[in-house]
Amino acid sequence: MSHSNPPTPRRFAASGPLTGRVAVPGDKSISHRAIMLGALAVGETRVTGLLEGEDVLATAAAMRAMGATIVRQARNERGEAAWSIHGVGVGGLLQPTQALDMGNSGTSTRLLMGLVASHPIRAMFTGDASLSKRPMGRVIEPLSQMGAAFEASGQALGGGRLPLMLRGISPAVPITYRLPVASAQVKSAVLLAGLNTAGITTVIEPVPTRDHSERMLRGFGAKLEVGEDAGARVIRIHGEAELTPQVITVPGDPSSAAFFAVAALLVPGSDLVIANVGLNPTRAALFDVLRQMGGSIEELDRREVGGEPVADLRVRHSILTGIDVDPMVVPAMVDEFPVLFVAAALAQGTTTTKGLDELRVKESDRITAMADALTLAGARVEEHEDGLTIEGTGGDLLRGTPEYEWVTTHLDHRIAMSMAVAGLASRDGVQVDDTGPIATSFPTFEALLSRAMHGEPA
Ligand SMILES: O=C(O)C1=C[C@@H](OP(=O)(O)O)[C@@H](O)[C@H](O)C1
Ligand SMILES: C=C(OP(=O)(O)O)C(=O)O
Repeated sequence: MSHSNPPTPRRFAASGPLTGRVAVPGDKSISHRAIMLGALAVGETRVTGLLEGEDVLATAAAMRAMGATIVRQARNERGEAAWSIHGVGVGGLLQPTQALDMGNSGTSTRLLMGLVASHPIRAMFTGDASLSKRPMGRVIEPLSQMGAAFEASGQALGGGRLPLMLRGISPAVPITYRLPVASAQVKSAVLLAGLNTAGITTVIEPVPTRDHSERMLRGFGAKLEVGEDAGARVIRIHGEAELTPQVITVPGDPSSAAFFAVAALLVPGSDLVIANVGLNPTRAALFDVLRQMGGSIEELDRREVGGEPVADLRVRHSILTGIDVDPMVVPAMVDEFPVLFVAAALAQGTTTTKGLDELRVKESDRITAMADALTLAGARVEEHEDGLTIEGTGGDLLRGTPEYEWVTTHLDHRIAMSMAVAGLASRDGVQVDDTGPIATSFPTFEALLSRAMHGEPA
């Protein structure tokens, strides 16, 4: 995994328009959930379009360590690999014999903690340097209320950081939990713990977050109800569920498509089709924000794939105008702000963003990391506690990084890819200190970028 490999620096520079057609790999959030639920259903679940990135492979390795059989099969006639998963049944997870290495993946860690919490097993969770700094208190709190116990080795549990030992419990106690932060990972951890908990576990979500867990739990046959109470979403899962194996097609990841969309908007002459992009409304706000800024993004062939709305996006070079981004949209584009900042750095006028506190606890502090990176590349950026204000160039190229200086990516794939896009729209190119982390979510990023820059069909 990237955290154990030597850094792979690279310079990204302008090299003509992005044209032709690219298809981004499968959605990371949906891929994690397909493996987890497949590993809990009795019988064979088949998944195509699975993201074969390090984060998802960490989830697969952990589910194997707890008893599931997960096999990658040969490509079919359309060139897609299929994954076959034989699950252990809800309640059937086995005690892993070694620590579960979550690598760089917050989603794997928090969702799997939810699963382990209501099984009578113990699991040690470890991760790389980035993941070991991220807060786990947000899942420790509700899962402890359900009866699970957490222990930290060599540090106070109050720190809530990996490595952590989790002792699950069965029967666990069903709870009603109101989310204190807008987090799909916390919501999902509680719902997944509720799967093997007799009775009804309820999550109250004041601000809606991505709903892939709810969609997929229902798809696998769990009894799950979504209602509303005083403007909040109320999600109730009936425990001791039995999951029925499924055939799943994972749509392309909008969070990966985001880099190509912004690159095509910024590089003059670009006209690119990004195929098979998932457009679940709880995920796709970036494309609306870019349109509000004047970006030409057209949806072609809107359809449904795996129970999720999907379209091909045709993106053409556009002169963008800065805007005040509505803080209400933050959860629906939480991972897309780093690349939106790059778009803002080339827009006409000022872009302001607020309400981005959660960006400070991702793979890196994405507010500071992007402020530093864009400033190094010559952009005008002002950092605030909960966002950035960016004064755009009005369509002129960024200067790029000085000759012997590199953008620091802090083991964060989205910083690396965002600054790669900035490099394409710069005069001197942008040097990124480590492209290794890109493999966590988008292993084919550099190959697809080179294909788009040569205008090859997908
Ligand atoms: O549930 C998920 O799959 C994810 C939820 C988000 O995290 P939070 O729930 O912590 O906001 C997002 O940043 C992450 O990339 C994936
Ligand atoms: C925040 C992210 O992922 P995770 O929390 O799973 O590490 C991301 O992919 O941008």
